[in-house]
Amino acid sequence: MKEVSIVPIEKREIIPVWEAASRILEQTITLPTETVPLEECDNRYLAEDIIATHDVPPFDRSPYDGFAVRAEDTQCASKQAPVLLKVIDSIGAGHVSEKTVQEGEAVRLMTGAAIPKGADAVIMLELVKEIGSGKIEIGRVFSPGHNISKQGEDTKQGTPILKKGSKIHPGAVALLATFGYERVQVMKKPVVGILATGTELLDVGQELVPGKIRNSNAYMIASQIKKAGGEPRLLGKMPDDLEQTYNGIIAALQQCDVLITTGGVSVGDFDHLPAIYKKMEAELLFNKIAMRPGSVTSAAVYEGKLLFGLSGNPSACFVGCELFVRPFLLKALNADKVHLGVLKTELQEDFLKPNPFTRFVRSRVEWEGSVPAAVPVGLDKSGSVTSLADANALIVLPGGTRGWEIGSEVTTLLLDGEGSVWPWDLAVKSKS
Ligand SMILES: Nc1nc2c(c(=O)[nH]1)N[C@H]1C(S)=C(S)[C@@H](COP(=O)(O)OP(=O)(O)OC[C@H]3O[C@@H](n4cnc5c(N)ncnc54)[C@H](O)[C@@H]3O)O[C@H]1N2
Ligand code: MOO
Ligand SMILES: [Mg+2]
Repeated sequence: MKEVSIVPIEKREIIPVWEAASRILEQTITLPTETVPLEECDNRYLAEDIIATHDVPPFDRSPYDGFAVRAEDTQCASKQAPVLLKVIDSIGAGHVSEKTVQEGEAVRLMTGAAIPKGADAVIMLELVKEIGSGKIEIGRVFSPGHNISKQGEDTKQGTPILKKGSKIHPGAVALLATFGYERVQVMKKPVVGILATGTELLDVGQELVPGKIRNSNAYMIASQIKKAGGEPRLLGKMPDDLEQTYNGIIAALQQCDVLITTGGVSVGDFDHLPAIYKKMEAELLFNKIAMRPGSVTSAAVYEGKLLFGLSGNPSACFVGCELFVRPFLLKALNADKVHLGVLKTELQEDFLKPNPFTRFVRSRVEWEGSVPAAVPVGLDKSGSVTSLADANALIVLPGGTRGWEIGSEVTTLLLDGEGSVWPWDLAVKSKS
């Protein structure tokens, strides 16, 4: 048996979740920007405001296949006494007629074609009778502007269209293309180093042997980082050895903007992260949060870089990453809704045992019925990993002296979709 020196367990300051989140958000990193081809900018964060550089549409155009006419020529038209117009030109989209529509004339034109000079209305093909020899009959009155898509009706030149810090989605791509952005200026992705600690860890490709498990956290975090707009850098794993892990962390910090370690943050004999932070003389932001899972989630600053010490327990690690790492990265990317989205849901299970710590229950929000229902999924233990497979949300059960019954209205944090500005006022409020 390896000999270990018994040192008294240090008392940790327990802080609320919102306090931990705000301590993280007080930290900043400045990311450079880069330009990427339009077709590669999906899910990146804009580094500049996008302003309409021209009117949309850029000219008056036809929204239908039809005939461009002078509305005043139809003023006496009726079913019984249709007006006769002479068709002087025919154009498709992409062409501009050189003719000017004069009294008694019309231009045949297709959807998207520019309205010819002189015309101020478009009549759909279906409403016009073509009577041969380049003549058409109109059987009703049309007013000026009828079926004209006016220049600038969609947006005017100079209008702000997309904000710096917005995430580029298909609709944004359409606008960037509209305004001629072949390349887009985006925030460079923050490089997030991931270092797993634990003598028990095997590589993913290794066979199980007694006492060992595969390193799932590092890959899970890498996936979470990508989803949050960062660039994960898998830096391998370390055995539970203070010196090796210390050296590994110092080396890892050279390669990234932010460093995440997993494991070794609790009070066990081989939980070396607290001692490593001390040895590094890093500024500890916190090492105990009134939450479950993830109560031992830690963070420290070393030479201006943020170090997240996430728990080794997979569910605790996952929750710590979503609640603290994600907002930090999104803030660096200039996003404004950096926290998980919030939804009020109806609790579908009793959680009657009171818990002094706020609980984050892996759950699935189901959209059947008129009120979204949040259903807890899998084993609600910090060490469980399979509950993560079905989770698309975290039910928040604020800590307190009473449990929570089926049917209670609870705040749920959504793991997908748009985020929120600051969910904690809502989420951590006790029901009493
Ligand atoms: N006496 C106490 N024991 C524990 C406490 C406590 O307050 N007093 N806290 C418990 C809580 S809560 C948690 S959470 C864990 C935190 O543990 P650590 O963050 O120190 O993590 P480890 O001890 O290294 O590992 C915990 C658990 O997770 C597994 N693990 C570790 N790394 C990975 C990985 N990369 N992929 C998959 N699984 C991993 C590891 O094998 C352990 O089973 O401490 C409690 N104990
Ligand atoms: O940190 Mo542990 O996950 O609170 O249970
Ligand atoms: Mg431990």
